Amino acid sequence: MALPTATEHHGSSLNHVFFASTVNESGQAASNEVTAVGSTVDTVHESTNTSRSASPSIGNSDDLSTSSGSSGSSSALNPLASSFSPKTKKASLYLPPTASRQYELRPIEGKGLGLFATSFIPRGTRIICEAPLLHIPENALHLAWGPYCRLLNPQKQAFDALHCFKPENLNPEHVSRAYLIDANDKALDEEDIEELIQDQARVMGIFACNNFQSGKGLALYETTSRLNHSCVPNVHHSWDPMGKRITVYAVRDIQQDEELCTTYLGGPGVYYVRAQRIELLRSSYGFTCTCPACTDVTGTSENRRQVMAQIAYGLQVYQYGGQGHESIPFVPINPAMALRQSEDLISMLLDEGIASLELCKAYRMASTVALAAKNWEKARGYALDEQDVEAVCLGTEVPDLVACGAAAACWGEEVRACLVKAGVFEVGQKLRRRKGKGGRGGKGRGGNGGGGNARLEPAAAAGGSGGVTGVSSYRNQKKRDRNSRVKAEKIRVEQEREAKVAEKQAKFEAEEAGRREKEQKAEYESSYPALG
Ligand SMILES: C[S@@+](CC[C@H](N)C(=O)[O-])C[C@H]1O[C@@H](n2cnc3c(N)ncnc32)[C@H](O)[C@@H]1O
Repeated sequence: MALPTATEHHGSSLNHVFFASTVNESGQAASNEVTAVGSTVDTVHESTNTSRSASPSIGNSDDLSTSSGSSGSSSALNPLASSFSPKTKKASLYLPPTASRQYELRPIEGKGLGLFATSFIPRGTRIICEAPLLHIPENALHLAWGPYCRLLNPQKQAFDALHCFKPENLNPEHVSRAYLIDANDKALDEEDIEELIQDQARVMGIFACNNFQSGKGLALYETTSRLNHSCVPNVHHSWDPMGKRITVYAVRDIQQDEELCTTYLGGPGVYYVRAQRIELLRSSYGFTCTCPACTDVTGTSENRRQVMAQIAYGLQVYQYGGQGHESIPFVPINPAMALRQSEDLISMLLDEGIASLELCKAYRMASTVALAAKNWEKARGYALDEQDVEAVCLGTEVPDLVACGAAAACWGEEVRACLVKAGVFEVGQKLRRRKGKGGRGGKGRGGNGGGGNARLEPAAAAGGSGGVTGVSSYRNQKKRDRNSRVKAEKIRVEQEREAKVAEKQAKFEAEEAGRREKEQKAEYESSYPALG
């Protein structure tokens, strides 16, 4: 059975480890793949969502395999410490620690230990930035043993102190007997072997229930691994590929003494029904979730999540050109309907208290279909909303997403280009929210200040670069005016031509779609009353 992991963006889920059937017979960890690393926890105070800053107090990302010492303590014994200044580009990204922690470890009934806010934590604050204690490739749980043995004592103690649970799909004793103990070692008698098996099984059990997807591998952390689960998380964890650390951001304002909770189910877990979530968490982590969504006796959350799942699925099918049928009722039939459904999805995610990357994706969808529907205002507003939520969850440094063109900023550029092409934006005009309009976390359709409501006016009317400035010469101004006129004329001719073609096409489609839309709309509307 394959449990879900969050791989979109670089959202990492607390991962479920599966033992690979193709493990190396020797069971030895390959040293270049597996690292036992010093735990470094950097905590940064408010307003850190504008950079992925982290402390170099114990080495930088290049030092992960050699850093030592336990959480947060800088190495005072290092004679070079006072003269140290970061030399690499990567290291220079990290600012010195600016503040003390904003959380502490506390016992909590029925959950063991958990992290609690010691002060008010505003949305977008980076709460944790931490290097792994132990980092191994995926699907190779037995590889944890080697680096575990190489941990320094304080780190080993930190590892040993973590919660241990052996997931149902894993038999660590069996794995240990098969791959890890050296049964040919004549120095080991039966008793030693049993003891070794138990120890190796314990290490695997600890790794299994505390690891997070971290890049291509899985990693365990001294602090982050203390985060408990909630289906309505207030923090988002993700692997920072640049700093080679995990970061944890507040996705909403967190009050003092509130528990910090992430999700163990990855992004798509948002759309699982309660029974599915409960079963996954029980079999992999040994607990029954008591979060607000799982304990909602009114059924509102459950109902909402079911509809959300169907809408999200329908939109996905639509995006890939699919058609709806009885089992997929919510496949929109045109961009306007897709936009309306995306907005419904956004509203429901917000009502459900989901403020992480699934919300980002919904904003992207809304912006995409708004472009298709030629609703420029909403295309821009939702693109900005996506940027806002991405920055809150991941910080603003998302080089891997930028590299693959998936970052919210990359999408924003595409939207901007479309707006320029459509003649509602000047070349060079920035995609930014108009003052006093829109705002983060806005609602969707008929929204409450969401980006979709921001007014968008033609660039010239909005005072783009049309005005004569004291700096520009008269000739330059003339040239710009002429260029603008030529460009506007080109756009007008192109639009006219497009409009004629579209008119013909639309006439034909409208008749066909009108009939189908009526039917689908009635069916679609009928599933909402239960949500109120
Ligand atoms: C990654 S650890 C989290 C820290 C752990 N509570 C501890 O004491 O170290 C995962 C384990 O915490 C417990 N846990 C996590 N979330 C929980 C929740 N919502 N309710 C009850 N137990 C939970 C489960 O025992 C799970 O196997």
